[in-house]
Amino acid sequence: MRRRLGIGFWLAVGWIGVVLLAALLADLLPLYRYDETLAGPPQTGPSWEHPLGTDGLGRDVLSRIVYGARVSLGVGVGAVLLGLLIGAPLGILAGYRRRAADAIIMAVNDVALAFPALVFALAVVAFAGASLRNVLIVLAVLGVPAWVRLVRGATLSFAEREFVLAARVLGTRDRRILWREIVPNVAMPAASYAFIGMAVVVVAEGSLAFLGLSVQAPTPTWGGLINEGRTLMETAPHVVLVPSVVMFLTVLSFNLVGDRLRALTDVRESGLEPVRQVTVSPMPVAEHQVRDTLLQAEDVRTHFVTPRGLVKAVDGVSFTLERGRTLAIVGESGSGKSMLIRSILGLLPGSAVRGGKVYLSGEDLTARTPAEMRSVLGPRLGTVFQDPMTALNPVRTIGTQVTEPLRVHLGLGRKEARAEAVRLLASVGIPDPVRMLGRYPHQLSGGMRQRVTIAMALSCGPDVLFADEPTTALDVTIQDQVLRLLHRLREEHHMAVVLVSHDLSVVARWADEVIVMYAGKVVERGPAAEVFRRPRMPYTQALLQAAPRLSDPVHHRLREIPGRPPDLVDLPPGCSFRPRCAYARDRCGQEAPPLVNGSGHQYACWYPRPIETAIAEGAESSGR
Ligand SMILES: Nc1ncnc2c1ncn2[C@@H]1O[C@H](COP(=O)(O)OP(=O)(O)OP(=O)(O)O)[C@@H](O)[C@H]1O
Repeated sequence: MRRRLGIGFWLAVGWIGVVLLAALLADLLPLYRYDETLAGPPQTGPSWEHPLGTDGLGRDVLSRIVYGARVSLGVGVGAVLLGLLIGAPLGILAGYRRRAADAIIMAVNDVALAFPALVFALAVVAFAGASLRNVLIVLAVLGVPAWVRLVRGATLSFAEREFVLAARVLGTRDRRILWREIVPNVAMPAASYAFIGMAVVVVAEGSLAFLGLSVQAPTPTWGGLINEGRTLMETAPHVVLVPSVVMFLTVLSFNLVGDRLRALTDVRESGLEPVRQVTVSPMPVAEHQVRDTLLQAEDVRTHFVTPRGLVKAVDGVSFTLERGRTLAIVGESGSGKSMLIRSILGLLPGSAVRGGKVYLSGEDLTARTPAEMRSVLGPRLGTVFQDPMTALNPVRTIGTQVTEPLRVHLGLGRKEARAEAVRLLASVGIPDPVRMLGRYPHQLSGGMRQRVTIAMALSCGPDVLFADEPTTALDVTIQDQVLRLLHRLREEHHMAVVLVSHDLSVVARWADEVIVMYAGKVVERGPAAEVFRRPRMPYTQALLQAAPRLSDPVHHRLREIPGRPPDLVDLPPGCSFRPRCAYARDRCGQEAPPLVNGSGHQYACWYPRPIETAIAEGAESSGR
């Protein structure tokens, strides 16, 4: 930490500390009174008696600077705290609630920001009177719009992180998410801005004092001292230079500390979409039969209305899943895998429109309100995300994060939750789980972090575990361990697993059933062994050929799927895969192929690959 912050940071902290202490303890220090006109010649330079000399009236400059710091720093700290107190809640409200609250707060804020600040301050102080209280209030109010903007921005960015989505998936309430997940993370950028804000306020107060519009004489303030010394510039330059240098160093230090703190909070973006729970299902639902299975998705659709047109990210996906089985959802990036999962969980970006039905043990989840979904997310549906670093809150210990769902959902006490957390961490293969409780996510390796998120997802004993690309962010050697662990846990907990992946070699080994997605639609589905042994749709074949296999020689070149995934706003007519398909004929460009039964599974293709030429690889490398 020390090396990352740099020596400049510590020097700046030291300087601020010295000035602050001197201001606080001024009455205890062996100083002359700041307003005491001393015997002897005025305007003398530094001497033993007066280390920084005396001013035009023969008063001790050191004493006036120290007492001046009380006003300058007092206004700086006070105005920043007051601005923060008003601006931060508004910023959090705008960033988290969005929609109407955001629109109103930001519209007022933009108007406030358009005001010329110093002119406004001058006018108010000139009108209301130049006193410490008035200057502090005016500078605090002027700082509020900047606070609102900063806190809103930070809230927006953290509200989109996976650990917030993870908290939602665990059914955590909004207020708790705000306090436990978002506020601690917004605190760091806010602290950084507080220092920069203090620098701004110290300069602003100095400017007002320079114009004679701050605290009145004889109480010293740095800006006032500079103003008083102006006329002595030629005869006694120290009277103006010393307070100028002190003010310069203080402002520089505040900026430096603020800037280094900001650099510390510069964590990488998750790239996730903002998450909002969707309650309504405005799209019509096709006729279907509710089955007696654990999880049933019926004609699930997720559409986005964008300025470019309608994006059908998920377009009519249906499946059923039984306890003790693993369903793999595979497809290239952008094929709609994650949106399908989020639709099922009812956690979609605010701009999404959801259609279709999802049943858990025959109960319609799409009919539930977000509040009602909370009792399902966590206890019945668990989720593991792609990147364990963004799925865990960086400022909270592993212990707090693992025990939270246990306390919220299972109502366990502190001690019981801790004991259960230790048991859970041990069950996912974490060595020394007791010590692990006190650690922070950044102290763990990627594989260990993913084990922690798996432990959290399992904490309330879910019926279905969703694992969205759970190994993509991990080292190849760790990937297999994590998948093996998921498989073992599925057996132990007798749950169902939905495994999302773009890597067919991953799912070939661990899935019972597979759904292949392309442009939001299912293009091939069936028992995994069957689909991998005899893929009929050219896209599935291409995916299989693009997947690395353990048996490949070292310099084996993978065959890329030709062309690019389609633009979902402007899908080609007929089969969406046609422009990239080597076997396409006229009919493929005219009619979209339906899912048909054949060779033990379903595929959507007018000219499926003959069974003999289908690639008999993939599942063969399986060896659980
Ligand atoms: N907020 C949004 N507005 C418009 N389109 C969106 C939005 N979010 C996602 N999409 C589109 O939905 C499609 C499906 O996205 P999704 O994240 O489900 O893909 P994926 O198959 O999970 O890909 P990946 O493996 O990269 O995560 C993408 O093409 C994406 O462009």
